Amino acid sequence: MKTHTSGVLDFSTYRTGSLKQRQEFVGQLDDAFRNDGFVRLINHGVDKDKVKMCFAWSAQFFSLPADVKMLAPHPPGASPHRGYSAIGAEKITQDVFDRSNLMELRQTPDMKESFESGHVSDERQPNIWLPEEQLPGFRAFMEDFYCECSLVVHSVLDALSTALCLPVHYFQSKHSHDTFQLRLLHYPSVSRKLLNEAKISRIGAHSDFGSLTLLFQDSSGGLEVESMQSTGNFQPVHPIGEIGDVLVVNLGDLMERWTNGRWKAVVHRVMGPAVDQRTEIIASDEYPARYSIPFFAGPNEDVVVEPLPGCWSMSNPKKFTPITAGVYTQKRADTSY
Ligand SMILES: O=C(O)CCC(=O)C(=O)O
Ligand SMILES: [Fe+2]
Repeated sequence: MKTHTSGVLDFSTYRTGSLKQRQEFVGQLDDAFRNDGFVRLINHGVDKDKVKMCFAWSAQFFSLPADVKMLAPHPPGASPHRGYSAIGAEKITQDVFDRSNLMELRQTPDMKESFESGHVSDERQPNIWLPEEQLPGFRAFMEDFYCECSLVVHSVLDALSTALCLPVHYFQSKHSHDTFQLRLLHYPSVSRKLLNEAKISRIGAHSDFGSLTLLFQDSSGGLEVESMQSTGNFQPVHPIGEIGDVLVVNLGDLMERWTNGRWKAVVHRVMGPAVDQRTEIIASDEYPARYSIPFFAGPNEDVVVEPLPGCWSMSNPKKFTPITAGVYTQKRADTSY
């Protein structure tokens, strides 16, 4: 069985390597997405000091009094997905669209709070910031960090296009509006007993909706992915190295649809840290707080996503019908709020 402590790829071999190194890299990327559903990148291109600073800003933001955080409130409903969501506001689910079933699932709240922002010129989902004097510098930092992450998304999209023998900028051209989302997540310290007995959750098992997700996690642990080979079997994705050393990349539903399932949108969740990683927490009644920073990328709203040529054949027919990225994403997002 794979333990997910291996499978780390060096992204600099793609970004600055020779043709041969780039070919090797995309082959390994393809293997990782087919077999594990995610990959860990080192030398990923996001400035490590900025990642650490982003965690520091995140801790500062979430430590503000509740009424101050509510000066940048996430509007009611799923859209725009911007601003601050308090604990319990969002409940992530998978494959449940019926309102009464969703209400029942909400009885087990996700114990997390989040702050979402996007591109400065995203008119469809304008940013919602705190008044500047409440946390001076926060907005400028997040706007810059967004650009840093977006650049890496575009490089990964090129690598994915190359892995599928598509023109190198194929996927980039479908993401030209840069309607991505930078998310700060804080999971407060919670009772081990309640989490282990599933009376509360941190983030329940789900796949991401868009095309790909970059994820930085702190050293707490708790992220798990479902095995591609055995449904229901979750394996921890241990944090390794210092904060910012490693970037976890997983694919979302729309990339699964584009590739006709060659690459799956891996199901993942956040639980308590794995015991083999943090033995000291066994003695405590509480799991420590956790912070993470996902960055979600998705295609332009009007892009029609359907299985790409080369990803289906007579013997491997299309598994998905065409749908626009905007319609698909909204359908899934609507279930979360
Ligand atoms: O906190 C994490 O590590 C994962 C968060 C996540 O899966 C999400 O926000 O979609
Ligand atoms: Fe996720």
